[in-house]
Amino acid sequence: MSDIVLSARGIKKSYFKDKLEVPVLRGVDVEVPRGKVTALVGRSGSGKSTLMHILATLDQPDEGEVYFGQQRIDNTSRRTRDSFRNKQIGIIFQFYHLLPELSALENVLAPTMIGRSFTDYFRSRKETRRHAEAMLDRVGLLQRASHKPSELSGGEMQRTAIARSLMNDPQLLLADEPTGNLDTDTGHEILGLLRGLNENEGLTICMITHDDAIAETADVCHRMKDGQLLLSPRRTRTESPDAPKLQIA
Ligand SMILES: Nc1ncnc2c1ncn2[C@@H]1O[C@H](COP(=O)(O)OP(=O)(O)OP(=O)(O)O)[C@@H](O)[C@H]1O
Repeated sequence: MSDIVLSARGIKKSYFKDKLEVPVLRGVDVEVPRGKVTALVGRSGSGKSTLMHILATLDQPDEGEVYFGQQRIDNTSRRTRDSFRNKQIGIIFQFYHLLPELSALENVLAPTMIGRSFTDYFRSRKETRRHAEAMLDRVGLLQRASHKPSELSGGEMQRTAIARSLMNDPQLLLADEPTGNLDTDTGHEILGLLRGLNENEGLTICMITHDDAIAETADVCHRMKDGQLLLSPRRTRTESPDAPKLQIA
């Protein structure tokens, strides 16, 4: 199995506003190493969300290539990309994107209604439901299973979104400003939860953030500026004060 879960080469993307081309990504190369937490950090407008949408196959680049392991995915059909994403990638967003009329448990079950992947693994509805409950338990929220988003705190909504993202056992979790809508303490709780999933279960995580302090908690940090990744210091998180803290990528 490749040590790189996801990689992108030469990614370019422009938007058009009043017939004027606005280049947003100007040739981005990036790799997401397996089993690590990678941060893409940059100021507002630097192109982070645009890049994440392309990495998640939610959007396509104008130029460049995206690979999942060795397999190129950006040039596949929409249906293939949708099915691939549903099985391999969990995604969480700053504003959670929960369905307001559904309970926490029903929100976690939502991915099973989209693709067929889940029925490959689980035979009965009962088992599917049990698995969703286990995902809520994994994020410490089983006791809120019947609550609707309006009855949950911000942190609880993000936990629900994380549980939902884990439902199909993804290889990679992409997180777009996962703590951006939370107070500092709750944000730390969510980061701790993500770090736990990485350290205890080996989940590969790639998160984007504008916050340097959050980026510093990652194993690897890439800085974005004006649609490009700067030749970045590659930070390796270490427990020992004697160990080298910075490696140059
Ligand atoms: N659909 C769109 N149409 C036109 N311009 C867009 C579109 N989406 C993004 N942009 C522009 O692309 C640039 C990068 O946006 P993007 O959301 O990727 O940045 P970001 O680094 O994630 O910013 P933030 O942290 O504020 O979310 C911005 O200047 C934005 O105005």
